[in-house]
Amino acid sequence: MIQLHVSTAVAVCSCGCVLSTNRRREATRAIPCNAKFAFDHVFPEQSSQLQVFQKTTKPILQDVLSGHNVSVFAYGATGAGKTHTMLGHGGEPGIIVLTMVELFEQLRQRSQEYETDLSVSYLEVYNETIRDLLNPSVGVLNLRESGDGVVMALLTKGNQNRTQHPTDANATSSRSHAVFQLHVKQTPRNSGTTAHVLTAKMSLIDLAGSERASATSNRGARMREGANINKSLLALGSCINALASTARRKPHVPYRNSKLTRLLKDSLGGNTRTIMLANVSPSYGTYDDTFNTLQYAKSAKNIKKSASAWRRTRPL
Ligand SMILES: Nc1ncnc2c1ncn2[C@@H]1O[C@H](COP(=O)(O)OP(=O)(O)OP(=O)(O)O)[C@@H](O)[C@H]1O
Repeated sequence: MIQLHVSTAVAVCSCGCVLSTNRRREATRAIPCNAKFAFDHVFPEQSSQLQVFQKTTKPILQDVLSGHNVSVFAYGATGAGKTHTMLGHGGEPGIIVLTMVELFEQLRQRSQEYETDLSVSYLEVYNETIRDLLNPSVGVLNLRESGDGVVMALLTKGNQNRTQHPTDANATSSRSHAVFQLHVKQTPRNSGTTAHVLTAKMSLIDLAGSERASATSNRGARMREGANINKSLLALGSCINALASTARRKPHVPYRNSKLTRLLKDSLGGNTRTIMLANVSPSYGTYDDTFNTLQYAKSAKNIKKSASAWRRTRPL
């Protein structure tokens, strides 16, 4: 399922492509007006964080509780609002925080029936290396899962450790991809029932923003970060295109081309329900970025997967 998250004002022209209203004619000249995009939801600028959460992520919490893996990721150009959507700020908590609140409430309601074990990992992919945001002193991590503890505190701690630097496009630009993963294991309390142990992994991902080198004045470290971000997003795009291929002979999916795609392998092509949020800015200055984001999301929407419950039966 693809969700299009429009973080600020956008008008949809009659042919279906998304253009900012005041520059619609010029934009139409720049890119032929025959592009059509269809998404499950479009959120205009007045949408609240809660509305975005309720339409996109809340419905799939039921899948987590019934033992399905799910993932939610935000994609878009730098400054388009991905971190705002996924993490939010003090008064406007984003999807990750709202998910935690709702998930804890739903687990509380099931607490008579199931005993729950939760573990958390929070990783960032920065310049093609993986760091554990919950324990950065460990340095670079090999690909593995780690981390247990009190979820909200861990989230805050991880965010403080995340790599951010000001750029021309965004004063608080995330220079890494952040992957927050929750592992939920529910064990039936009543050993006399036929209920199964249910395990699920929920991945909430704030991707770093794509950026056009020609449109930034980034130099040195910022330029190297930008190049690595683009390289990994390109690798992600190649995997999405391969997964979305309708060719009879399925093409090879190049997961091994970047650390990001290796990390997201089971969130993209595996037994997982995925929601992609495509963030776009209303500014005419970002028209090309908007168009690219919509194209990227359109490809992702073609991925067909079937998720089935991953259940382990414990001897009762
Ligand atoms: N829907 C929104 N409502 C209010 N403010 C927003 C919204 N979306 C983004 N912003 C603001 O715009 C700025 C850029 O947003 P944000 O940092 O989320 O972008 P980003 O896509 O994560 O960028 P990058 O890829 O560079 O990290 C921030 O100051 C953020 O608070």
